[in-house]
Amino acid sequence: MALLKVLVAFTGIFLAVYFYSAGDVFEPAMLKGKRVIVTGASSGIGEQMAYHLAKMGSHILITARTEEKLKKVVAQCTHLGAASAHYIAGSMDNLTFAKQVVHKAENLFGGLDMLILNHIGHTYFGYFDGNVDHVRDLLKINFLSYATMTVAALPMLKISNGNIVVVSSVAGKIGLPLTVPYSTTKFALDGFFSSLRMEFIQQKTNVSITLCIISYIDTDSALKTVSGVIQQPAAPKEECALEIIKGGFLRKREVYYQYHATKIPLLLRDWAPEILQSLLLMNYNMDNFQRKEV
Ligand SMILES: NC(=O)C1=CN([C@@H]2O[C@H](COP(=O)(O)OP(=O)(O)OC[C@H]3O[C@@H](n4cnc5c(N)ncnc54)[C@H](OP(=O)(O)O)[C@@H]3O)[C@@H](O)[C@H]2O)C=CC1
Ligand SMILES: C[C@H](CCC(=O)O)[C@H]1CC[C@H]2[C@@H]3C(=O)C[C@@H]4C[C@H](O)CC[C@]4(C)[C@H]3CC[C@]12C
Repeated sequence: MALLKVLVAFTGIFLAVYFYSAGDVFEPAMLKGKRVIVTGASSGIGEQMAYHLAKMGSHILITARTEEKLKKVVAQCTHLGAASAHYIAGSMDNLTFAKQVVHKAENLFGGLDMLILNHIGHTYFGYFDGNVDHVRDLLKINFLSYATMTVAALPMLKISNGNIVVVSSVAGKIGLPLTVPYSTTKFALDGFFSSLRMEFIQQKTNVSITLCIISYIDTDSALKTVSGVIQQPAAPKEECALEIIKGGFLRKREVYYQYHATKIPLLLRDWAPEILQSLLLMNYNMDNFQRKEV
């Protein structure tokens, strides 16, 4: 009898684990034919996301300010097998432009399956210089344009039961030195999108929101800005881009990349903040520090 109980318990655990992880299976073909917007896709992680989506056979609309770079990324996406690839150039400090991007997707694709919000405006890596106007301007690019695009895209995403993917940072969950304006904008994303996600659940709105908590990645801009100061190695942008797409498509609440550099600090954040603070500060070599524009 006891043996039977143990057997039933183990079978239950096995089935629970099996069915829970079954929803985690990702195949690149799942993105075939999906209609996706990627912002900030002229370089870095956004560019790599565009290439992954192209290989998966998605319809892609990319955006950033620099038209020449966007043209090259679109050409590469077409070469890699995108169902279609388009760009629209402009700055996200203009919220009318943010809406235009979504309307362009509507005109091109007749709908939208995934909205990947990834762009960031220029800031500095250095001690807070007291310039609150810069914080306000950066909030417009890094936060308000995200909210604006979400509102504009929501009717289409409701029809497709689609995905909103928000690229944030460890610096959007944990206060870190030298990134005050940037960190402010990333924390704002957590407040807005985590709250909105809860409302979607209450309202039975079947649109997923995935907040991506990313550690140090080897993009040109990040390497140029922090190498010499930050001791930990940078993780590869190609892998990071793929993890973001997977997590978004699988409707995860949050993506942690790299797991050890994001989830572990987050576990310590509320239970051992002083220990976390000391560990994080050990990561900075301030002998090599010089304020840099990002
Ligand atoms: N790299 C890292 O270590 C980390 C990155 N992240 C996050 O990942 C995301 C991508 O970062 P990463 O790839 O490193 O950044 P990059 O600097 O490589 O790319 C930023 C993109 O945003 C675009 N952009 C800049 N200003 C504007 C603007 N005013 N309006 C519209 N687009 C603009 C840039 O193109 P253009 O200049 O042509 O407009 C570019 O395409 C960001 O959300 C960042 O916060 C999070 C943690 C760590
Ligand atoms: C050093 C931080 C990681 C600390 C840890 O122990 O995990 C990095 C985590 C996030 C990084 C910043 C970031 O979010 C992207 C910025 C955008 C730019 O491309 C330049 C670099 C960043 C300021 C970058 C700097 C390192 C982190 C703070």
